[in-house]
Amino acid sequence: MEHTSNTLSTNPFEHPDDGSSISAAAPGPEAPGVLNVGRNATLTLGTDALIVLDEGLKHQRAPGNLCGLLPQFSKTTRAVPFYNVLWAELDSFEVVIHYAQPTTGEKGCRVGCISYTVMDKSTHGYTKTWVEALMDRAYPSNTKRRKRMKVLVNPFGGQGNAQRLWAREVEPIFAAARCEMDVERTAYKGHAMEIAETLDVEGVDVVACASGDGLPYEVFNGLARQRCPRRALGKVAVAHIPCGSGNAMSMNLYGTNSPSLAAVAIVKGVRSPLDLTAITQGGNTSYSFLSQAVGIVAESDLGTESLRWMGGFRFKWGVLVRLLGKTIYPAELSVVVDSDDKRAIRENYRRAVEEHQAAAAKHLHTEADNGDGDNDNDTALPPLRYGTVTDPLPPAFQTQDLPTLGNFFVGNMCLMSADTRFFVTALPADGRLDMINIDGAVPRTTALRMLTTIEQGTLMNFPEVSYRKVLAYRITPRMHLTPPGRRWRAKVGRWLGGAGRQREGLIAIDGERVPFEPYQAEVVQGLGTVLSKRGAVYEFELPRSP
Ligand SMILES: Nc1ncnc2c1ncn2[C@@H]1O[C@H](COP(=O)(O)OP(=O)(O)OP(=O)(O)O)[C@@H](O)[C@H]1O
Repeated sequence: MEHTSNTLSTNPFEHPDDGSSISAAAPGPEAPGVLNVGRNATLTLGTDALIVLDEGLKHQRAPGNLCGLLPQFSKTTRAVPFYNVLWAELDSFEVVIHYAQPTTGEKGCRVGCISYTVMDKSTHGYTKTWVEALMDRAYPSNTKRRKRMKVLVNPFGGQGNAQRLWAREVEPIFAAARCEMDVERTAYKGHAMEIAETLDVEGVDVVACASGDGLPYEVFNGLARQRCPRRALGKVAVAHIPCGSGNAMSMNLYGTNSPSLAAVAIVKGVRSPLDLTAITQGGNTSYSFLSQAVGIVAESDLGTESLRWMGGFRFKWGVLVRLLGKTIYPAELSVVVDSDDKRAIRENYRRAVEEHQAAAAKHLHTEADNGDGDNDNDTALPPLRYGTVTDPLPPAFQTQDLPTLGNFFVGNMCLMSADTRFFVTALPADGRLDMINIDGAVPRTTALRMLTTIEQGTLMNFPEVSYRKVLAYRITPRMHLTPPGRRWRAKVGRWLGGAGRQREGLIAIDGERVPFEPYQAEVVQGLGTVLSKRGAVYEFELPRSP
């Protein structure tokens, strides 16, 4: 498009709240707020968005100045939130802006492009500064540009769709944002862990997993096996491109299970610490980022393989059948409790969210995103404060025998899938786990009511639900022996619930099966690193309490 003189309107770098100016973006009197890119077209840096005003669009199609993504003929203005701007550059005399454009009717986005030719050589410097100012808005100081990504694609993830979702929905967004990509498909179970274990952590900012939650679990554990594990976990952010059925990591950190929207969240993601839970079982140590389950949740997740044909409903069906069958999972539980007062737990959570919002309103970025992680000396994993499962139980643990335990579920993230809100007060790096225990002997009607509240996130409000913040625990599960008179009924229940010939109990760590043996868990505050939208809180709103 032809060029006319560039003019400066009101200074858009004046912050509306505090009046401070962003000096880096406004070098001297020619602070680049508005860029005139044609007789009737301007690009303006607004408060939160790039405003594209193009009168010419009303009257004529102008294929030369657009890649086709400005409004139709009736509209002349478009606002592109800075968050959506993936890249902007001045290529000779052409201003080219790539951005994430929401797709109509779908919950996703694709890459859009705006380009204008600025012919006037005398304004070249001005235009260059304007483009850099746009980039500063698109990538605030705590957001790294051109992230160096190791992308792992599980070809079997999400019923075999991960490769297609990666190629169609995600790769174009990473490419438009000029991310460096090294893509590898996992070839077998445990491959992602091996890749993460031998990764050159100095050359990679992010390991992005196009998968379910299984691959991120492997990547955290692979990083924990590096020669300098603490440095590896602090340096490399683990990210999730949601291609599985649950997609908890993406739901909590990016608020979406759309691969394309998650891709933008990763491009714009802020490096944030995440608590990891050290799990010792037998002689092994592993690290959990999401959840641990013994009993009904583990059974409904891992013990319903024969019901895969039901798709996402199989988990709910598994829970329902077991609830109606009043299935119990006896265990001995020892816990280091931080708080068991539900009201105080909610209040603490609300305070943490308010503090986060206040800091965000003042634009207090926690740290520049240099990805330096811990210093070189701090390379080993921290010693476990409470020892391992084979050590004598330390005095800080309180022990209970739970002969009729129905549900034992512990989490570090709020959502376990798009519509299962169990751990509503979980925070990414508060150094605490949220623990839910429900007795298996609660009346069926109560259990069914509980089931229906999981979607709203109000399960913790039931007096029958024990909800605690804990620092560590040890659980010793036992098999429930069915009395002789009930064996036939139990068999039918197992068949209906998808358990088939399963005789052993099940334990799930981040959805992965581990041996049905005692284990001990201890939170290691902020040991892992992820990319998130907001850093200190998940993409979740605590429902109003009664
Ligand atoms: N090429 C492969 N062949 C077999 N298993 C693999 C392969 N690549 C990865 N895996 C394993 O698949 C398991 C499940 O992976 P992931 O969670 O990513 O997908 P998913 O099962 O589709 O997700 P969801 O659990 O949400 O349904 C992981 O334990 C991983 O190690």
